[in-house]
Amino acid sequence: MSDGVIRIGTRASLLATTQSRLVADLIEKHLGRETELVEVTTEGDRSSASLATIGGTGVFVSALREALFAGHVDVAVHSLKDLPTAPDPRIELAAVPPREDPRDVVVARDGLTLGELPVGSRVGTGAPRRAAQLHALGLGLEIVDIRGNVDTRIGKVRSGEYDAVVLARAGLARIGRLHEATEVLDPLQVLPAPGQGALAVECRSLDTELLSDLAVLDDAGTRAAVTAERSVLATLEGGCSAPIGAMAEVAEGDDGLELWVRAVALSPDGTLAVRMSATGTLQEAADLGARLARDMLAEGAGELTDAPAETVRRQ
Ligand SMILES: NCc1[nH]cc(CCC(=O)O)c1CC(=O)O
Repeated sequence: MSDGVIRIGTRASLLATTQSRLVADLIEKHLGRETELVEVTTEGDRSSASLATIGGTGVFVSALREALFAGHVDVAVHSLKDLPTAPDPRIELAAVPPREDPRDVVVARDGLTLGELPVGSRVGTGAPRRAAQLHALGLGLEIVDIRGNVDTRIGKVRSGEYDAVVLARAGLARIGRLHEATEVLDPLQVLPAPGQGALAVECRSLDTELLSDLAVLDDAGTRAAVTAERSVLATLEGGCSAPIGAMAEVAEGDDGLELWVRAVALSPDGTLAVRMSATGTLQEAADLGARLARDMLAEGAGELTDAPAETVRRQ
């Protein structure tokens, strides 16, 4: 099978197939192997129920992993931010290709920015992380739950149902609709989800030959950044259930490359927040993220509820 067609499992949405096509092209270019996309329908695509009720973002991932276990596909491509933090010993994160800009963007009516929208404007997002940070901006926006693919969400602005929606810049860029964004959100105010803008290329742990072949697709800087971000998330998840944002970047330091990580944990209504940052080497990415998260827990990130508490900083 080592010279046969590599079957790549993908969700069926335009964004997912575009991302999987990108990985297929990388595989064909760097491994000189033929590829084939195999569409897998996930519970997250079938249901329009809120993500929380059908099991969180993991629902997008599990059907693709099942297809891997069953041998229907050889590789699965996910948006990295949709991966659960708990590792599965049967699965290996074979490669993390260079990421897109991880920031969030606004698509608002009439070309407006968030600050230009009148008080009471309806802004759609299904992500508690985005909702809390939007509340924290103090602009008096009404945050409304929204589901559906990127096209559906933008459609709700065009139809007038919402005044704006907040989306991942990477998603818009990949499907060629970045021109619809009316504002790029500053990470100092709105931090993206851990892993946002990056792709996860997974294969079976036992498929050692393919696993080592796929390593050429890996980008060391992106790998270090998402490792730190997911380590923040995993460590905080043990101690709090608050919405969390995190973003790491590689920068040139005095002694070579440095990794910068910023993170936020907020109460759902955005009135309380713990924001912190840390810097270290690329090699210590996982430790750096875990240390940052522990510092945040020490600052009260574990007690972020909507009721103001003495122990946490007010915003
Ligand atoms: N939660 C859904 C999801 N998963 C990945 C992306 C976009 C691509 C990415 O962030 O890598 C999106 C849509 C969005 O958040 O706007």
